[in-house]
Order: sequence, then structure tokens, then C-alpha cells
Amino acid sequence: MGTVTAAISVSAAAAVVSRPAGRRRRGGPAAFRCSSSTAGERQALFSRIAPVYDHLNDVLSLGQHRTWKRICVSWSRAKKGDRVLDLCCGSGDLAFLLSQKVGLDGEVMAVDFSRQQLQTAADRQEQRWKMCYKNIKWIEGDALDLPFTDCYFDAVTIGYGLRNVVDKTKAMQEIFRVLKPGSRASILDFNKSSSLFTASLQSWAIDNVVVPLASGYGLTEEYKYLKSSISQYLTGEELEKLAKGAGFSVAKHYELGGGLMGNLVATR
Ligand SMILES: C/C(=C\Cc1cc(O)c2ccccc2c1O)CCC[C@H](C)CCC[C@H](C)CCCC(C)C
Ligand SMILES: C[S@@+](CC[C@H](N)C(=O)[O-])C[C@H]1O[C@@H](n2cnc3c(N)ncnc32)[C@H](O)[C@@H]1O
Repeated sequence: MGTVTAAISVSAAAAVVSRPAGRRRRGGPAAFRCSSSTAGERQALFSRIAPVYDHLNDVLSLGQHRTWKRICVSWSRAKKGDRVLDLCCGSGDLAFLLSQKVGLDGEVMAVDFSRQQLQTAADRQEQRWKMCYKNIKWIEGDALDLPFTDCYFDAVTIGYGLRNVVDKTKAMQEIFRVLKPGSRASILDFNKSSSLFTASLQSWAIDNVVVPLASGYGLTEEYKYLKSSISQYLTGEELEKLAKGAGFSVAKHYELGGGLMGNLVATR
């Protein structure tokens, strides 16, 4: 009873219920509120969705997310022999693309704070035959406190990660810090569109396709978080200002996928 009590008092305070596994809170599923969720709660969210994350991305975007990720990596200008960082790497999609760009003479550091996402990435690496993938290191770490010295990387990518960190300013400052002068950060995410039509289409797709399908996997609240996280994200113009504020000399945001997605390219 004590555990349930603790859960109820926690839910009253934090609006998020961290229930003991296998037991449901009275009154229906927990609401995962983006505005009050902590880093730990987001970490747990991405660990929960890890087993189906890649599959749902392919199904829900009709495979288009792979195109957007290829563009993100291409715009990082990562090249043979480079030392590069994929931040918030998740299951490794961008890290695998970077690996092919830098080759065996290069090095890919892929950082995430979800052990389950990293395990998925490492399993995928095991199952693939390309020799270059041996240049990837999977590192459990925090985007807000990177374990690297200043001016360490020739390029940084972050795909669908900046929107999910609890301190976007600190994350941008860390990205700037670990980049070599003249090098690029390429930051892919959903676009917080100023177009009412695009914003409505994005919102409709999440409400009527993404969340219902995710519900079939018991991940309703996890995928509802998507919509609230986008609503609390930054517009392209605000992302450019955030990058310039962190010290980047050039920052430009480009819309992708008809405005549903966006990619910021910032040069140190
Ligand atoms: C790769 C994509 C999203 C990754 C992703 C990011 C998050 O912050 C999440 C948070 C919580 C749960 C899941 C995620 C998550 O998967 C983008 C593509 C996958 C999207 C889930 C689908 C988006 C659908 C578009 C709004 C409409 C696509 C229209 C057309 C088919 C191109
Ligand atoms: C939507 S996934 C993106 C994964 C991958 N980049 C992709 O494009 O599919 C967001 C990832 O960011 C990670 N993440 C969120 N906040 C983080 C932080 N502060 N430090 C490290 N990883 C973080 C989550 O664990 C999750 O794996």
C-alpha cells in the first residue's frame, strides 16, 4: 500500500506516475506531461519505446525518416577520416550513416543516456556486415555534460534529440564546445511550423495516425508526448538565434518534408 501511496503523492506533485512495473495506477494510464517531465522520465520513456522505435518510425513516416536522416548527415559535411559525434544517437540510424562517411580511418562517437536504446544500436551493429561499422563507439552519457574535451570533433549530428533534452541552451553550448572551429553541427527534428496548414497537418497526423497506432503497442502516452514536445520546441528562427547565442558564426534552418521536419546547420 505504501508504494501506491508514494505513487499517488508523486503523481499529485509531478503529474507523472512512476509505477512499480506491472501495476496500474487507479484512474487510468499516467499522463506524460512534456513541460514537467524530468530528464529521468524522458530517459525512461525512450527506454520503454526502444524495442519498437525503429519499426514505428519506418511505418509512421512511410520510411521517409531515413531520407531526412541522410540529408542531416550529408549537411554535416562529415568526410573520410573525420572524428564525428552523433548526439542522442538512440538506435543508431545517424551513427551508421556517419560511419560510412568517415570510413575505417575515421571515428564515430554515438552518445545517448538510454541504455536500452544503446543496446538496440549495438545489436544492430553486430548484425551488419559493413566493416566500417567497427568505427562506431556507443557511449552512455548526457548531452548536457559531454565527456569530451573542447574542439574535439570535425562534425556533430543530433537527430530528433534537441527537442527532447531538458535544457536546449546547455545542449547547444556543449555542441559548440566540442566542435572544432570551422566545423558544422547538423540538427534534425520536427519543424515547429509558422504555417497554420502545416502545423494542423502535423498535429492531425500525430493525433489520428501516430498515437492510435502506437496505442496498439501500449505506448499511447509515450507518443502523445511527441505532440506536446513539438508545441514546446523552437521555431526555425528561434533555433538559429539559439545557435548564434551559443557562439556559432553561421546558423541556417531548412524545412524538410513539406515543412513537417526541419534541419538546422550551424558552423562554429
Ligand atoms: C524519426 C522520427 C521521429 C523520431 C521520434 C522522435 C521523438 O521525439 C519521439 C518521442 C516520443 C515517441 C517517439 C518519438 C520518435 O519516434 C520522424 C518519423 C516518425 C514519426 C513518429 C512519424 C511522424 C509522422 C509525420 C507527422 C507525418 C509523416 C507524413 C508522411 C508519411 C511523410
Ligand atoms: C527520438 S530519439 C532519436 C534517436 C536517433 N537520433 C534517431 O534519429 O532516431 C531521442 C533520443 O535522445 C536521447 N536523449 C534525450 N535526452 C538526452 C540527454 N540529455 N542525453 C543523452 N541522450 C538523450 C533519448 O534517450 C533518445 O534515444
